[in-house]
Amino acid sequence: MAAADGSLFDNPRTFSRRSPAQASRQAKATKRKYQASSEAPPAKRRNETSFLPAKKSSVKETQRTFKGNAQKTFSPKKHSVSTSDRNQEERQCIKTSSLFKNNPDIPELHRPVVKQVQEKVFTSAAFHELGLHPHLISTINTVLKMSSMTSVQKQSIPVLLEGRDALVRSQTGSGKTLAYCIPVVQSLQAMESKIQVCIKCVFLSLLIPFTWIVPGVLMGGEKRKSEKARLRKGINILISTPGRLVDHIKSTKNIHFSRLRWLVFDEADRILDLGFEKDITVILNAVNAECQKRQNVLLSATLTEGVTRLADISLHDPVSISVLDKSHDQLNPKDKAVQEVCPPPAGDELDSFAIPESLKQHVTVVPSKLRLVCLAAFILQKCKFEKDQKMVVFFSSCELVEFHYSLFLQTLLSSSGAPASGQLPSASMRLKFLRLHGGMEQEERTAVFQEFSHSRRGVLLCTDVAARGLDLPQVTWIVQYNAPSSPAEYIHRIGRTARIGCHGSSLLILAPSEAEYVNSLASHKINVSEIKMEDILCVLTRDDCFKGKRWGAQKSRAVGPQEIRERATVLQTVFEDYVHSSERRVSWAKKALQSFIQAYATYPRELKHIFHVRSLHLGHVAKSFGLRDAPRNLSALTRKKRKAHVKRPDLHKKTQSKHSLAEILRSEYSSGMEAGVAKVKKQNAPGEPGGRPLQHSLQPTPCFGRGKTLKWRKTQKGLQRDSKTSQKV
Ligand SMILES: Nc1ncnc2c1ncn2[C@@H]1O[C@H](COP(=O)(O)OP(=O)(O)OP(=O)(O)O)[C@@H](O)[C@H]1O
Repeated sequence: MAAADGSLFDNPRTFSRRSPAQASRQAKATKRKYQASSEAPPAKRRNETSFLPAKKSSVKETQRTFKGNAQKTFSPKKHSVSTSDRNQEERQCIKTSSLFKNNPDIPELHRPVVKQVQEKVFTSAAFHELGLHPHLISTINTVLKMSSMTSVQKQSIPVLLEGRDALVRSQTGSGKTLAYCIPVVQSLQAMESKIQVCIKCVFLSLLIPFTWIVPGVLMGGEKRKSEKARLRKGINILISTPGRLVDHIKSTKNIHFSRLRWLVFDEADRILDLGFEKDITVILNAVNAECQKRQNVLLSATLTEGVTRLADISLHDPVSISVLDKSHDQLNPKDKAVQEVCPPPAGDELDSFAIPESLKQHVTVVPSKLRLVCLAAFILQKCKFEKDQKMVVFFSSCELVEFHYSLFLQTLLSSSGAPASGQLPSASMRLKFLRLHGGMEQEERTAVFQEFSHSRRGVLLCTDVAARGLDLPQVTWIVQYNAPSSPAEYIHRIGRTARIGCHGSSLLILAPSEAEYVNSLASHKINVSEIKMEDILCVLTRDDCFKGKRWGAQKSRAVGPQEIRERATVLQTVFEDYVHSSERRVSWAKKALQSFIQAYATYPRELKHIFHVRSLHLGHVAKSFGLRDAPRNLSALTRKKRKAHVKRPDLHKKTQSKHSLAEILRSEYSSGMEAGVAKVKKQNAPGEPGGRPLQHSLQPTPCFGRGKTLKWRKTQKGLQRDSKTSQKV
């Protein structure tokens, strides 16, 4: 939001969400087996890996699975081992099968090759052709070190300089931020009432020569009093989260919009997905009451129904800018009704997304038991054996991020000296792990963001809190360990790499029962090529950490599938030994598993045929949490929750549930004043399970936004949200 006087806001850069598989189709698909179980090595050769002390265990292995179509692919296996050294808890558990046995077949991926929608990033047009203030041009050239405009900038800036409203859609990392910042600064630099600078915001380096334009930020985490003081002094460009702005609209007397010149909704679809429509209504009504004549801009890399509805009510006679079309067309003659100004986009416009040309997308299909080992091997392959790799790994909940972060810190990374139990003897110092999620304090999130941004290498484990808007330079790999809930979310996640013409790659890790998701992506013109799981696990043969003692002696041994399996088993054992080294760690892993299952239950109806908890084999999934046993109470808990979910048709309860799930997500956009916003307490010891308790740990919080159908009505009292606003679960 930008004003000629001192009253303003907005630029939330933020987040979003996720039907039952035709099992028969999948069953008919040609299948291949990764391994012949007859060739498989013994499940656990703990006595052969001296640095990995292992408990001998024996329990009757029983199949433990949610009933579903995937069930038929697993056969129970019986073992008989002594139970004498088991504690009470372990006796209640059921033994999982070995790593490479009894896995479901990996289906052959029949990927329909689709032509991806693409945009050209750069143009040959230079900024100085725009007729901007000379200081602004020189700042762009010398401070930002940019000379030529990107496609979205070339199309948007002249339109906005003309004073038109615009709905801007362009791929991730294409420079949308400057596409509106430049016109805003150009417009405000000519104002007469000049305020002395009191804030110097790096984000707005464009303002360096224009000392009379004062930017300010309102967001959760700062004292309201100091923000009020800042508003009183006068702000020309106000960057705010919706919640915080509403808070000030309601409680701060000296916030005025009468001289508002610009209203910008960046990441518009995300704001709506997070349930901020009520806040947006309050903001629009407050602004409309004081100011009718202003420029309005809506920007997003993905266009959703909600965005077009918001465009209907907030934009006046807008120009629709889509870089894809290579042309901008005026959507409406001036005399048309508001509803016609910005008609809902055609189906294919909503369904397909532009993806940077330099982004290579991959998928790998991995049985549940091998997921953890596969992720670790991929991280090692890229970040240990290759130079200067920066990787972002997406998980579905804060708990999953915390779990994997701690686990990897304690096992893949080692400090000097003798390895601790469950720790690899010679982990690489080249590995660096960071984590980012909505349960962290804003200050800590900012510090992590800065550290990762300035690093030349590292692995950032995160939730969708990092999926949108974050401009993380030089990220080389995006890994989606948990599949996203919508194609839009997929696009935003992978959009953290291959920005502004750079090269980048992405990897989506799917379970065999989820392989059909590749077709779902193809229906949105998203092409992925397959990487075989064996090719990922292969890296373990390059790392002597994964040799057992016996194998260490066989130097001339050729690398083959058998050795890959052996080494993967060693790595899995490292994880299991760490997790089982104390009861606290076991319960910590169980909570993470529970969080995973709860997040899995929240995929939207249209993806449930692919992602359904009934397709999960609990014992196999448990293995991917380093658990040797499938906890009994989890399935009951999850079933109970599912039942409750089915029995709760009334909107009020649904809304409550929505709120608890979205709470953490909202924290980045909220006013920061809510009493119930869960925050993570300071960690006692990095990497120590339980050392960093989440207040919401008993209520795992899948970081998915909620898809909504927004309905607004214009009434005499201003804009009103339609009470039938629907919630997709
Ligand atoms: N004309 C330009 N020349 C060179 N670099 C540019 C130019 N415009 C923007 N950039 C850089 O490109 C990067 C991506 O820009 P920005 O964050 O605005 O993308 P975006 O389209 O908003 O992405 P997302 O949709 O993911 O939020 C930033 O680092 C920015 O500094």
